[in-house]
Amino acid sequence: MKIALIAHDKKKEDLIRFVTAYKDIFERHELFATGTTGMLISQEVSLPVHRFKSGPLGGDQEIGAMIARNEMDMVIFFRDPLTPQPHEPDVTALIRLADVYAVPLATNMGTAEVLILGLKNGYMAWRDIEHEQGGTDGE
Ligand SMILES: O=C(CO)COP(=O)(O)O
Repeated sequence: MKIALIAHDKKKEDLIRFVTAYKDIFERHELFATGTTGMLISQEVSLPVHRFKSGPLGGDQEIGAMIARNEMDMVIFFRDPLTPQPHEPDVTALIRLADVYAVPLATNMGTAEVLILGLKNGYMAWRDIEHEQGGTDGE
């Protein structure tokens, strides 16, 4: 599965701890991330990550484009709900696209935990079936 990992600055430490705790699961999947988040994951958790631009420079939109092409299976996005972001419209757009294409997206650690354990226990198999069938292209 292709998994996007994103964290706003005040949530980056939480995401690193989360990815470290579930490294055995994450290492079996293909990881993508916004720029700084991806750099930290590769440095601190030693997992390979495809890095996009930093969020404020378009990284959320790059991940959104993958969702629109049915190329992203899950998004874990530790948002900071207490700090205004200059690229708030991009954040909203990413979450919207996940809803358009029914891609599982967690915006906090509690939900992320459920998603990642669901992934481990095979509850994401429907994504494989969808890929085999050519996916939903939203038309
Ligand atoms: O701002 C972000 C998501 O909206 C995250 O970007 P960085 O991972 O580059 O800090």
